[in-house]
Amino acid sequence: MSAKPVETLSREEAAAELAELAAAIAHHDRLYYQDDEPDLTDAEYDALRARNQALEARFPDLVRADSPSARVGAAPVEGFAQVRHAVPMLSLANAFDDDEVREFDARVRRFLRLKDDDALAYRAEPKIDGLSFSARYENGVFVRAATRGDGTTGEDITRNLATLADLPSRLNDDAPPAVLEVRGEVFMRKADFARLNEEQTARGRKVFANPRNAAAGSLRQLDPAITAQRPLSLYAYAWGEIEGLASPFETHGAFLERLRAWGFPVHPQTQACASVEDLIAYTATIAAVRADLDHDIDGVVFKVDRLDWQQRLGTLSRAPRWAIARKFPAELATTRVNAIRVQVGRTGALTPVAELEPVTVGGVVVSRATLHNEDEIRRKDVRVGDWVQVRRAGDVIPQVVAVDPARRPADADPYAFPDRCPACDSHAVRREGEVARRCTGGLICPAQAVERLKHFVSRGAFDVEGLGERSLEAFFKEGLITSPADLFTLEERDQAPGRLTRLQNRDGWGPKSVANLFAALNARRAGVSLERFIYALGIPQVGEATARLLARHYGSLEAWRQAMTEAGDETHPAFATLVGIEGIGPSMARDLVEFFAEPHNVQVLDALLATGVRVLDVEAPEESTGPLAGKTVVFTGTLETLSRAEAKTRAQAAGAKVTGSVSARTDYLVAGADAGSKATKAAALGVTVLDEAAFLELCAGGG
Ligand SMILES: NC(=O)c1ccc[n+]([C@@H]2O[C@H](COP(=O)([O-])OP(=O)(O)OC[C@H]3O[C@@H](n4cnc5c(N)ncnc54)[C@H](O)[C@@H]3O)[C@@H](O)[C@H]2O)c1
Ligand SMILES: [Zn+2]
Repeated sequence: MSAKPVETLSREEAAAELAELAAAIAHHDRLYYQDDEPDLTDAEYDALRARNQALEARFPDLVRADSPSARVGAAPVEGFAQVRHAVPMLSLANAFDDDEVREFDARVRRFLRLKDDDALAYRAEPKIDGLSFSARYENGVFVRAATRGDGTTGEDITRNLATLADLPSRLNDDAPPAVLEVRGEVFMRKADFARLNEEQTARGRKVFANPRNAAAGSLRQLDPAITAQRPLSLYAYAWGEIEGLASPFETHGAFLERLRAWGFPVHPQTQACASVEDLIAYTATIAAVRADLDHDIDGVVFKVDRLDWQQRLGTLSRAPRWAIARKFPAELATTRVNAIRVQVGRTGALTPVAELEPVTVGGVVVSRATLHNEDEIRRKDVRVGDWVQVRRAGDVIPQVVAVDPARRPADADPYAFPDRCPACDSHAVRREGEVARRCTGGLICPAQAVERLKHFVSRGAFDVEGLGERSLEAFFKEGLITSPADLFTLEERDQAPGRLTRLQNRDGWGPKSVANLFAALNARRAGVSLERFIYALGIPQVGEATARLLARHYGSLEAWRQAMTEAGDETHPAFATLVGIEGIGPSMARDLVEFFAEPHNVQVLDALLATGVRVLDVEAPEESTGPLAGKTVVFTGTLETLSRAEAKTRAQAAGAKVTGSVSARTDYLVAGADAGSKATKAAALGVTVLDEAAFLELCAGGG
């Protein structure tokens, strides 16, 4: 964009630039709201909007019909059913410094014709960096949810939002209003975000750039089962349509109290402010604790507390007049890359890490930042010696945002990603469709072995308390524990007569901590659930949720193991059954099969069982009931009345398994308009093909 001062622009120049800005902002809105993958920082985006506003202020008659200043968000994405908001969901006006907050206060006072000594009270709230939702309750029961979309029409996310534990399915109210729309923000806590990204990395999947994108990408899923697996939280802060409220509230503060009583989480840091000076003090307080909050915020929001005054102030096209967002600068800092180091994870994935000249980012000293993977390094062209911008995304893993090419040393060479494992020197290769390069050293790779042991004892796996990462690393180095089985022979070896160095004599250990560790191990040996056991094996792509699916489906270790071995032959029915499990795709199935095809893995497993570890059977393996119980259904083409997500949910509610591809084990193919190759394949295999009406009839128990 032109950097010319607005005052010096001719009308023609201004008109051309306004056209460019409208197109650019619309483009970035689509990336941000529809794809959940912005390629500008928020500050860069805000600069575009500020420029647009300045131009429109100087040339009011050039304001375009498609001006960004009158628009909110972006239209709903295809694939989601659409929901029209009875009351529009708006954006907020911005203030970037305290003076702009004072101007806001002065505007409100003028509008309301308040005298200088008249009180004007506000409610201040943190501005949660997530995405907004609207949840509708009818007679106290949750019935529908939508995203903001373009403010008028949003995406139907009813089933997605229903998976959040934070969302009450019923209002806690004896006399609930006939209609209540509660609005708020869905977000991901920093620790949850870090864990999700670790899991994504372990599975060779794409990592999210920040908690906001992760939250948006997780909530806006056509398949609510994916949302259910993602750690999302919410805070409520506003309402839409309300009808039949038994006792009305008169201030925003009172409304927040009511939200709490109904069962919604409300941000604990909201605060009553008696004056504009209180707002400014609140800004400073929240800015100071920002880095310590367990979730990202991008500012604070101030709302006129009296609702009758809110009513009088009303709304502009894009935002209410009675509220303002005081934005914080991004938590960014500039520093130098001293080195790029490659770490090896449990599944052998190579993760590049930038070693930085220590720098303070949002109050925390950062000396390392993740570079994610090979492609990311290349895309940003990060080199040793470069000056880079670092951002804290969910505290735990800072990341390199961009390189400053102007400050690049002349001798900085492009970074060459290693094709050998830094820990064991085995070849590191990239499988098709994966972002991570992986060490092929498997069992000889010490880095993987240690990471696998850490995983084995971790919380979702064997959950062995009293064995920290440091100790485990030391034990591994000394050869005391090199495989999971060694954990369960540790006590015997340690207590063996004549042993010179006992555990309890080591630094940091004593009789008590050693006894606790042995007790924890013995408790696990006596009985561990099948899902924990499967997860503990650390098979690529098999996280806790997948392990649970497998455990529920197969019920016992013997049954699962036999099936995985048989499935090694892809023509064996066991393979079709495996990929037929909802949530297990062909690539995951192949990882499972490969694990069992590797003799070393089988040895590790047998050695573990030989130490007496007892794997408990699943008590009541899932048995489906309903008109489609035991049937496998595949969908193809565009259905007439149902979205794909809803069709799938209906089929499952009727007891069916829904899979993605047609095989000999498919019972029904439900075909909508433009059914393609799946219909051809179904015909060839003699699979029954249904239209939508026939499918619905079957679900209802007819047919
Ligand atoms: N990087 C990019 O390319 C890009 C593109 C589009 C938008 N954005 C970001 O989004 C902003 C514009 O988005 P916007 O229209 O959602 O406006 P906004 O984020 O400035 O403010 C409105 C939103 O704030 C949220 N919010 C959080 N806490 C709240 C609270 N306590 N009370 C009320 N609302 C609260 C709501 O979701 C509401 O819709 C930009 O300023 C930029 O930061 C970035
Ligand atoms: Zn290796």
